[in-house]
Amino acid sequence: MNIALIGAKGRMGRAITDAAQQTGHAIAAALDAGDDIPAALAAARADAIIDFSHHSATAANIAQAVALNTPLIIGTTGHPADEKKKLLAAAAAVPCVWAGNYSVGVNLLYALTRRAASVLGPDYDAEVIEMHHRFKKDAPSGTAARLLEIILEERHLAADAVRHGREGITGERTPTEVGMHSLRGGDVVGDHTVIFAALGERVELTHKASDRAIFARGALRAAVWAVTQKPGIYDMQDVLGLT
Ligand SMILES: NC(=O)C1=CN([C@@H]2O[C@H](COP(=O)(O)OP(=O)(O)OC[C@H]3O[C@@H](n4cnc5c(N)ncnc54)[C@H](OP(=O)(O)O)[C@@H]3O)[C@@H](O)[C@H]2O)C=CC1
Ligand SMILES: O=C(O)C1=N[C@H](C(=O)O)C[C@H](O)C1
Repeated sequence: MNIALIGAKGRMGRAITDAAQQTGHAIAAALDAGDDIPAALAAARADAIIDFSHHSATAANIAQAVALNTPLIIGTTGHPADEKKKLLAAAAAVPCVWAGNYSVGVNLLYALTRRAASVLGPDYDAEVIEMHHRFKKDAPSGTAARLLEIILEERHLAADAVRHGREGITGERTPTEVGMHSLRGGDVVGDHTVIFAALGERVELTHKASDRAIFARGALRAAVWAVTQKPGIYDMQDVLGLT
């Protein structure tokens, strides 16, 4: 496949370039901030566009994918919820896979989290912890945001149930809050833990990514899958056949 890659010089861009080389895909255009992205995309005539750049670039990248009628794989995280809704509506004009995490393991973690939230019920206090490298620009991670969505859905809670960190005289924990804690440091590729804690026992579900190749291979798998799909929004669960 011929792929146009946006964010090519970044950590994920480099991982995708390596993974493409290993799996026989060509990078028809390697694009970053400062490039004439519309002109380069038009010239590349790529089979799919993969975007792992910055959330501020997503709207323009969607517009280009739609104008060129080219499948789009979005890996970028950090979009405010109201902005993301509009972006999803625009991207549905082409086959678009949008996932905050392209690893198979995290997509299993999503399923396990849903099951645990449902089986354990509201007596089990839910908290999400993520840790990433010191260079990460957004918090909480896209993966953690999805884990929170799953817990909120299963417990029929609104977004304002999420408690981001705690400080000072917080009072006792309320039964309906869901804690969210983001740690940053060093070169951590991506750790996510969901805790369900009751009086007398605690369940912890943890995923640790140790190599960005795991996300890169997932994004390429999504691109290969997307070119055979009808226009619409898909996530990695669709690609993996888990839905
Ligand atoms: N879905 C998933 O599985 C994963 C998602 N991610 C997400 O992918 C994104 C990128 O992560 P990472 O590679 O670590 O970040 P980096 O900062 O290493 O790379 C981002 C790249 O995008 C470029 N860029 C920035 N703004 C624009 C723009 N407006 N147009 C085109 N290119 C731009 C940057 O250029 P410059 O440096 O010059 O600004 C840089 O080359 C993040 O949102 C991250 O959360 C990361 C890992 C896995
Ligand atoms: O920025 C990163 O590095 C990562 N971002 C994604 C996220 O925000 O969830 C996925 C992965 O954890 C690495």
